[in-house]
Amino acid sequence: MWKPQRKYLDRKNSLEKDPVEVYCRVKPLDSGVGCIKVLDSKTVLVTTPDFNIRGIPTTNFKEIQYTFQHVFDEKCTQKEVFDSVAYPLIEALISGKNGLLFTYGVSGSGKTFTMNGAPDNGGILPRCFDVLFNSISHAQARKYVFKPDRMNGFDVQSNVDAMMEIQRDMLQAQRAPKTPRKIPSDVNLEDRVPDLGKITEVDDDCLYTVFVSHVEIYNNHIYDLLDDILEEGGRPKLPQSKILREDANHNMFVHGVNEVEVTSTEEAFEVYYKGQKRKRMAHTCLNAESSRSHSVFTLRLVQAPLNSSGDEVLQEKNIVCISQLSLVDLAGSERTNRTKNSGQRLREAGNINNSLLTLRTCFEILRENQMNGTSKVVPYRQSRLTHLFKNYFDGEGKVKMIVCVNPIADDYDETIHVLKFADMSKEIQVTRPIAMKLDLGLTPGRRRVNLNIRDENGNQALDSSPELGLVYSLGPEFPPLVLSDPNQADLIKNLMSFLEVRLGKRNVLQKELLLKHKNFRSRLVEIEKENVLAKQELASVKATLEVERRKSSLLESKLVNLESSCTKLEWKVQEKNNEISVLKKELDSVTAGLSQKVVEKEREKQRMKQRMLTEKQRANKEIQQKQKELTEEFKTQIRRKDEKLRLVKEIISNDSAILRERNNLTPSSSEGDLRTADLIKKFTPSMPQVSWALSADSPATSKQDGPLTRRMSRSVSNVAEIWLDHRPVTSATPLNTVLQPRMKKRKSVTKLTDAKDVANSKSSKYCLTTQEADSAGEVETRLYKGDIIPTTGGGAQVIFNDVETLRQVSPTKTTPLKRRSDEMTYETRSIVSYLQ
Ligand SMILES: Nc1ncnc2c1ncn2[C@@H]1O[C@H](COP(=O)(O)OP(=O)(O)OP(=O)(O)O)[C@@H](O)[C@H]1O
Repeated sequence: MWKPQRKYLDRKNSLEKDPVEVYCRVKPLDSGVGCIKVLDSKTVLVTTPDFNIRGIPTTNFKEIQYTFQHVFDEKCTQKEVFDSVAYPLIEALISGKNGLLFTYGVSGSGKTFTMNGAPDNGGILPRCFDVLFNSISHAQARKYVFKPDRMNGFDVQSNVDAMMEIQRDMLQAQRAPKTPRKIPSDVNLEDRVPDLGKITEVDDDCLYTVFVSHVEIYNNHIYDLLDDILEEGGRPKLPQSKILREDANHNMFVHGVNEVEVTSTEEAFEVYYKGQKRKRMAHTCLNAESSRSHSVFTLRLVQAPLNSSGDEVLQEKNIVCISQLSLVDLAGSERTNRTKNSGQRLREAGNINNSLLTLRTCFEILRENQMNGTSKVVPYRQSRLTHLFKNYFDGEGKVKMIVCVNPIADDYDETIHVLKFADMSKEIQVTRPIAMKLDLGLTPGRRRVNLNIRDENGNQALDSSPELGLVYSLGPEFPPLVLSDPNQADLIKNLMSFLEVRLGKRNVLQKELLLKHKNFRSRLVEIEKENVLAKQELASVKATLEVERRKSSLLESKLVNLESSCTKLEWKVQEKNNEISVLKKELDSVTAGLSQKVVEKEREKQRMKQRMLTEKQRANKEIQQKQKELTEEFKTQIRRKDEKLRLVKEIISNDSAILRERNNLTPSSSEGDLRTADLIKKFTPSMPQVSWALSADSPATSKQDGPLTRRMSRSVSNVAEIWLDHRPVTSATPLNTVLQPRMKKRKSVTKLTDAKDVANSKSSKYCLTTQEADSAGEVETRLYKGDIIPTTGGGAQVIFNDVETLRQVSPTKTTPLKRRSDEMTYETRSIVSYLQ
């Protein structure tokens, strides 16, 4: 048995390719300003309008030219459009090739007008019916010879089976109440001007049948417009969406779609208007708008070769050639923001945009793959529209597009998008279809020969006697036979002629029957033979079929489950998207709040800084004020001390005079010293614990209380202290007093020539000894003592903190007053404490 080649897979890479043919039709301008001009039969010029849609003057003025396969200007007729674009597709259809034609454009640009037209000015669709039936009418198969197998294929029946089905249909139609006319009353087909075009190159040795289906894709769901409208509770039921499936040849098809066999343009119109009615009903149920859906009308031409005797098609399913032409009226391509849609309309617009966007994306990727040799995945499955027509681009077929444009300036932006898409589409290559006709080795022209033989035998085939009406009917019912008058010869005459016609018909039918009977018997014998062989084959095929059927039903249920879960997921995604947008809004408001807080914080920071600065300045001022006060206080103290010092000096000088007087009585200075001490003792009876004669290391001394006692333990140096003993007077008069300064470690110098002498020495204490004699010859020895403190600049400074003055006074000198002596002691103590 011959098996057909797989059309899609095996030849895909080796075939020639043609670009997608893109045509442009410019609608006549109703009113307003235009922005499109047809330059010639292939070019349009698009000019930026002076004002944009919001009435703002345009600054960026542009003129763009677009070229197409052909441009139809405002004046062109429907016939011209059909002849240029669709007629070749009907030719291809008859020769067994697939075709796809779609209209694309903004709403109101004339897509539906181009595709369907008006009853008196038919568009592409009715003209396709006309030309197709004009061309194949002489070779149409009897109804029901081909039957859709609901898997995108067709079964073939014998003429007899087909006749039986016709008979059944007729009886049913007689019994059934008269159905209303399917073509709506407002459509007057009598005014219709049929297209007289006819394709002559039709293979006469084949029989043809036309099937039509009509679906629409709305919100990415496929609805069959030829489904019967069911009612639920007195209202039309919501239409059920269909799924897409792939047949054995990898062609996509709408599973379970109604494919209606039509034998004439009239019947095709009935189906078309049924679809339109259903579309209106469905849209009422779905609350949809007709122009918001993609409409797909498919013509399928089934053809099969006649057998060798040329009287019946070969009863072999695999040799049936099926070609199809899909006529697609796409929904308007305008963007959502322009139409200001909301709610349901927004969702529709979103879905239209998504499917058109997917179409665009698929085209772009296809073009990229074809131009750059890449093999990126084309996302056909993202939308039902592209998924349905996947085979045209992946497989083979002729693809044409009519871009409809409204030249009105208001549509400028949208029109530019449409034209750009059209311009890009021109570059896509589609594999040229090859007719799947088989050469079975049968004699060409066998049908004509068969007809001639029949004519010669006077055996008119049933095909050529359609006036018989019901196949086994003997004609219309008997005329009224009421004999009211014996002379009513007319009645008898009429009855006789009626009976003669009936008799004639009976004879014809009898002859037909005998012929059929004969044919049937011979065929039965043939079939019987084949049957035996086929039965064996059938048994094995049945087993396989059963397995496949089970698999298929399993897969089908899986598919249904997947579809439903897919729909649920889609809804979920939609919900999540809504949630995301709500969350985004919340996030925006929180972010706005946060930024507000940040601004406030920044302001607070600035305020605090300002405050700190003011506080700092105030504190600085206070400190300065305090410093000033302290300085003033200190200066006052110094002044007071100076005053005291001056007084002490005065007292001391007075004392010196007294002591000198006393010293005149004692010969040696040491004695004088002692006497002075005694004198002090004497004059200071209130301070008996003060002992001038105590040495610094006497423990008794250190234990004594009172400021004077400590002061009088002269120069008690620490063990670690090194004194720089500076005695410029080399021949100083020996003091010989008990109050010798005690410096355990010392370095004696007579001269200090450089600052380093002080800075670099290891001494931490400094003592300068000076001696001078006054006019009376009394020697006064002064020891200026201080701490050597290193400075940051590497030098050293000496801070004097003690002055000891030793004066030798003559004991012979008279002591002035006891009171004076007391005073001196007191003042001496004061100066010592001050210097300390
Ligand atoms: N070439 C034309 N000549 C005369 N009238 C036209 C032409 N094209 C469109 N029209 C008219 O313009 C109107 C809108 O056209 P049509 O309905 O075909 O637009 P559409 O693109 O299909 O819109 P939608 O996308 O909304 O379905 C109709 O009344 C139609 O008769």
